[in-house]
Amino acid sequence: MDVVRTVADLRAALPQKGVGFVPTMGYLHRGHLALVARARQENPFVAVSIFVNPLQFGPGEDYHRYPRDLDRDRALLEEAGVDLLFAPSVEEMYPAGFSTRVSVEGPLAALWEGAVRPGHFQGVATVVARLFLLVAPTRAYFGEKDYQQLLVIRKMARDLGFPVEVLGVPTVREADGLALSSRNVYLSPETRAKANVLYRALSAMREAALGGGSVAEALRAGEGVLWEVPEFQKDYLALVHPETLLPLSDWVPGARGLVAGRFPGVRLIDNLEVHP
Ligand SMILES: Nc1ncnc2c1ncn2[C@@H]1O[C@H](COP(=O)(O)OP(=O)(O)OP(=O)(O)O)[C@@H](O)[C@H]1O
Ligand SMILES: CC(C)(CO)[C@@H](O)C(=O)[O-]
Ligand code: BAL
Repeated sequence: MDVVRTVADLRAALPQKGVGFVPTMGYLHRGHLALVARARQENPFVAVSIFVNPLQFGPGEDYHRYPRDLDRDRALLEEAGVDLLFAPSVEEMYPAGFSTRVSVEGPLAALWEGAVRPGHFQGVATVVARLFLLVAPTRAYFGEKDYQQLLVIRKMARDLGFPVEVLGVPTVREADGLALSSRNVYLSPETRAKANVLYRALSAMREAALGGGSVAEALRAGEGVLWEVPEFQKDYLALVHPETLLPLSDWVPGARGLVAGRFPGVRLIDNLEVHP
């Protein structure tokens, strides 16, 4: 596997076509490796980026303490058969004077994560647009764990006409249901034991839906689970349309449950298809 740090070296190392691309912020886990495995299966050449993107973090957020371990990540990617790792510096991605932003307007990016983290999706869309232009992938892979991010990026790529297929990969979970996330390392052992409350709330909503309950009943079932864990400070729990992310009053096929909130020192998000 080649490792490149500059845009010039990246351009020199890339083939003209057939690139499968997995953008990440590093500190890799089995969730990232599932994206890499899928890219490996479907493309002759696989490129991964590791870049902790300052533009997508708000002022009080964890940009500076976000976990980083490039040597370990590099070994994992080598083992997974990746062809090229792009690990640029902040100055390489945003040279002095860089002032362009890419922004998806409307509820898709303004609701949920967009409301709790103002500017977040503008930072994500800006870096992903720049990465797509640099890497020119045929296919790009994103985790369903960040479901709203997947939809925002897909919309950005369609609106701007990037010739890339944006593909979602199912969420990889721990045995107790907790979605794998780089931020799980912030959890204390006591909090870790309760951190599957997000998945349990989503599962309770799904059970209510499968049992014939209404949207309101399913939401109450999810809220009931969250109430059992007062350390979890909810940002939102919602049942939404799987494409528009607008809140539902009645079921639609593929209805999605979304949940996010904070344990002391760590913010977690999760989602699940609730209605078949
Ligand atoms: N558990 C998971 N299953 C599948 N994909 C995942 C999982 N966790 C992250 N991903 C995907 O990996 C890609 C890179 O994500 P990122 O590097 O931000 O990791 P993360 O674990 O989501 O970290 P964070 O703590 O920032 O949420 C994204 O497309 C993300 O959706
Ligand atoms: C897509 C992404 C790599 C953009 O920085 C990031 O938001 C992530 O890791 O999910
Ligand atoms: N995985 C989403 C990136 C972020 O939380 O900033």
